[in-house]
Amino acid sequence: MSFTKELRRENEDVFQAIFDHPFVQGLGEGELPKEAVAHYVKADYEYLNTFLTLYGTAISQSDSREDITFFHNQIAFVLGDEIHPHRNLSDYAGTPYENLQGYPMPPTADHYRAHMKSVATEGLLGKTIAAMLPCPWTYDEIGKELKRRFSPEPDHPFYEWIEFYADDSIAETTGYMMKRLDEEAERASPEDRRKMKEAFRKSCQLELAFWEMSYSLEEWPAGKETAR
Ligand SMILES: Cc1ncc(C[n+]2csc(CCO)c2C)c(N)n1
Repeated sequence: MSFTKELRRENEDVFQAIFDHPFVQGLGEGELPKEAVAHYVKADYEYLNTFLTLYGTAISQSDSREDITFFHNQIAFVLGDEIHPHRNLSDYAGTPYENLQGYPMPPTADHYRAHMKSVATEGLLGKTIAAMLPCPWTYDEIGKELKRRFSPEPDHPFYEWIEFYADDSIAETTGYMMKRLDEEAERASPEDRRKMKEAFRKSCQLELAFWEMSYSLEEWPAGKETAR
């Protein structure tokens, strides 16, 4: 069995909990509290900024034109295309997208960022990919599952969001990162393979926690991090 097949099997519990989460179900049903959607977009805008810098780190750890091109193209994709699902959600929340940018990350999103950054700074491309992969992988499956279960029509409030993540381009991104992780895992030491698994599972857990953070409007307990 390939390394990524093992990862998927070992993390079935988290994938299932993500599908069952009320925020994800609400996306399918077309009904969510507007504040929760705004809370998600605020945190996710900053999350995507972190993800962009991680592609930069991955480039610095790459030794082939193919990998560099892939990560470079993903930076362009996040900057140019991933604003569409965010605009869909901002419209639903009734707030201009620009007003949902520049907020401090709530604790869970901040923890997710710190986790990915810390794994990436260990310097091994396989570990960096392992920490990043649950991001496209869980969204690819969420998009496909919501499309299959709810068959949204263009008048569905989250039609664009679901169509965007159900699209083949997300599956292709996931597929390339899976292939590269399988190759890197193949020549990694048992200890590094164990660390890749640990990094992957923690990112899966943090994907689930990100949905819960949004749904529960999680904030820092004493308000903004620092007074401005
Ligand atoms: C918390 C969180 N996790 C995953 C995504 C989805 N996503 C973000 S970047 C990317 C890959 C593009 O190369 C994908 C699929 C999100 N928006 N927010």
